[in-house]
Order: sequence, then C-alpha cells, then structure tokens
Amino acid sequence: MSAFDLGADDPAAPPPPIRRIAVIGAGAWGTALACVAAHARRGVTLWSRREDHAAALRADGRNLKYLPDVPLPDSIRVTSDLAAALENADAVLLVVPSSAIRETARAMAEILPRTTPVILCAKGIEPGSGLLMSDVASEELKGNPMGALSGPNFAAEAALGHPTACTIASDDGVDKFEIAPERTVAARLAVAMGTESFRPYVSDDLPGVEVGGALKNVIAIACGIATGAGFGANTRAALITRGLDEMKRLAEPLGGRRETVTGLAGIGDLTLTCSSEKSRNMSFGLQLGAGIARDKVFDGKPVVVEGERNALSVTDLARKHDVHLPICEAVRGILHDGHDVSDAFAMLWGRPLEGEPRALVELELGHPAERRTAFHFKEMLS
Ligand SMILES: NC(=O)C1=CN([C@@H]2O[C@H](COP(=O)(O)OP(=O)(O)OC[C@H]3O[C@@H](n4cnc5c(N)ncnc54)[C@H](O)[C@@H]3O)[C@@H](O)[C@H]2O)C=CC1
Ligand SMILES: O=C(CO)COP(=O)(O)O
Repeated sequence: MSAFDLGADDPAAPPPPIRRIAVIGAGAWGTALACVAAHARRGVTLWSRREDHAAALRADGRNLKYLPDVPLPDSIRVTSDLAAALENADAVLLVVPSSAIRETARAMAEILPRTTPVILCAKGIEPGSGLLMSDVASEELKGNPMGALSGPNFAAEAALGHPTACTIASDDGVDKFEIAPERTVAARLAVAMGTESFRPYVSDDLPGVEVGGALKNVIAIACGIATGAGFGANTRAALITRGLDEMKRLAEPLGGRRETVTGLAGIGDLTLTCSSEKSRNMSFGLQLGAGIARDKVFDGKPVVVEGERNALSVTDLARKHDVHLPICEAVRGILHDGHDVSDAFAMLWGRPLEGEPRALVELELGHPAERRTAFHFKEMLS
C-alpha cells in the first residue's frame, strides 16, 4: 500500500502526506525541484541516467553541469539506479526533457506501483501523437494518478529561495474520481512542496496548465527572434498578448479552461520566458534573429530548447483541431520551413484585421496595407 492509499476508504480521514519524493531527471529543473523538496523537509532521491553524473553530484555537492551556483542539501540522495530512486516514493516528479518522457515513463512502468502519483514537470507536446506530457506518461504508466507542475520558474532562482510561485494541477478531483479537493494529488503535493519561498497554487485543470507550458516556449522564440532582429518593446508586448490568445484557443479543444491560461502556468510563464535572456527559448530566438546560423547558436553546444521541436507539434495539433495559431505558425515557418524573418512578420502583420477578443467580436475586414507589409519589413530588416 502506498501513501496514496492511506485512508482512501474513509472520506473523513486526513489527506495522506507525501513524505518521500523521487525526482527523475538531474538537469537544472530536476536538481532545483529536489532542492525545493529537501528545503520542504521531504525525503528526496534525485535520479540521473548517467552514473558518472550522479557520482559527480555526490562528490561535488552541487550540479556543476546544470545548476552550478546552487549547493545541494546534504539530505538529497543521488542515484543512477531507477529502481532505487523510485523505491518507497510517495510521489514522483518527472523532470526529463519532453523528448525523453515516453522512454523514461516506460522504464518506470516496470517498477513503480500503480498507485504512486506522477507529476509532469517537462513542458511540451509529443510530435506525431499530439499528446500532452501527462497523456504520454499515462499511456506508459497505465493507472498512475497524474499531475503537472508548471509556472514562471527559472531553476536557479527557485532553488536559491527567491520568492517563487507555480501551479500544481491534477484531474483526480473531477467528479468521476469523487476525491475531496484537499485529497487530490495537486493539493497533497502543494502541501508537501510548499516552503517559505516556494508557493504552489492548486488547480484541477491539467490540460490548461500543460498547454500554457508547451506554447509559451514557442512564443518566447518569436519574441527572441523579433528582439534579435531589431524590433522593439511594442512588438514583444504584442507577441506576448496575442500569444496568450493562442494559448486560450488551443486549451479549449483539449479540455482546458481559458481562465487557467491567465494564471501562473499561462501568462505567468509566458511573461517570464519572453522577457529574460535567462530563458533558453528566448536566447535561442535572440541569436537566430541576430543572424547567427542555427548550428552556431549557443556556440554549437546542445541545449534543451523545448520550443524548437514544439513549434511543429503544437501547430500540428492546432491544425488537427482547426485552430489557427499565427505566431506559432510563424515560428514553425522560420525554424522548419526556411521562411525569413521579414516574411514571417509580414504574414503576421498583414493578415485581415480582427476583433479583440477574437472569439467575441465578429469582423470581416480586409487589411488596408496588406500588400505593403512584406515590402515594409524587408526594408526595415535589410
Ligand atoms: N531549467 C528551468 O528553469 C526549467 C525547465 N523546465 C522544463 O524541465 C524540463 C527539463 O529541463 P532542464 O532540467 O532545464 O534541462 P537540462 O538541459 O538542464 O537537463 C536535462 C536533463 O535531462 C537528462 N536527459 C536528457 N535526455 C534524457 C533521456 N533520454 N533520458 C533521461 N534523461 C535524459 C539530461 O542528462 C539532463 O540531466 C524541460 O521540459 C524544461 O522545459 C521547466 C521549468 C523550469
Ligand atoms: O520554463 C522555464 C521557466 O518557467 C524555463 O524556460 P527556458 O526553457 O526557456 O529556459
């Protein structure tokens, strides 16, 4: 019996506490979440897929490769043995990049009890299947309760104790499960992870939270490209605001709510990522916009830029649902179809004029300067 089961038959019993947390993935975010959970006095095991990396973390007392400025609390146990990491865990934080979620969840499926909650902390949509990360994990871990943790959270800031807020969502509070709100995975994990500086908010809108995380990275690349190419604050503010509208439009057909997108995991993360060079997605866009060749971005080093592959998966999924996401389409055009930046901005700014909010104001207007936009941006960026 896992902690998730304790008292499950007695609706009056207090919610079972999450005492032991396994963090799967020892990159920047996994390491930071392990630090937060350790500060919250949880028993924490941090798993790295490579033994040499795990050994370095143990020897150095910090993650020099991914989070060099943050000392690891002594209480964190670091291992490269997946079974040992998952043993006795009351909850699992899955923090590998989105491209590795399926294979990691598959490896966990052979080991993890079906009752242990799994919380997705990666941001993305799977190419091909168009599945959200919690659905990818559910396909492999049949039956485990699922949640997601997302929000405006740069890893180092969260780990160093800067005032930080996030959203933790799970869908086990919805009617069919008949679980009281305080017993949900989201609520129990929020209580387990909350510290004096890390403040989780609880949500029952898992798709709404996951859509925000997946799209904000693509919009951040658009903001980076615009800034790198020489456009100013007007352009960035417009991309952020209209990007938020794209999140809302995709959340709905996936079962998410528009208001969730106006929370930490939507507009919160969008504004963070689109405003700071600490963001890998924003920096990637900045360098591309400034004319650096793609294979020379980040000096040619491999860096996790979730918005790059997600520009494809997000737009494929939106097309399937007949939802138009012009900014994400423009990023896809630049990254994957060889469009140049001025053409992409001409496409965005030359579309027929619209109402705001788009869904409520029906308009059928042309664009007074449609034919001149392409010429205008080409001139400006040449
Ligand atoms: N860094 C940050 O501030 C935040 C990151 N995230 C999200 O967390 C996820 C992970 O990002 P980071 O930790 O920042 O990346 P990172 O680049 O710092 O680390 C990635 C980690 O994943 C491991 N990894 C790569 N491929 C793997 C595979 N096939 N199997 C197992 N492990 C594998 C690497 O060895 C490394 O330990 C991403 O989806 C990112 O969007 C979310 C919030 C904040
Ligand atoms: O998701 C993040 C902050 O919430 C991290 O953003 P980047 O992956 O762009 O660095």
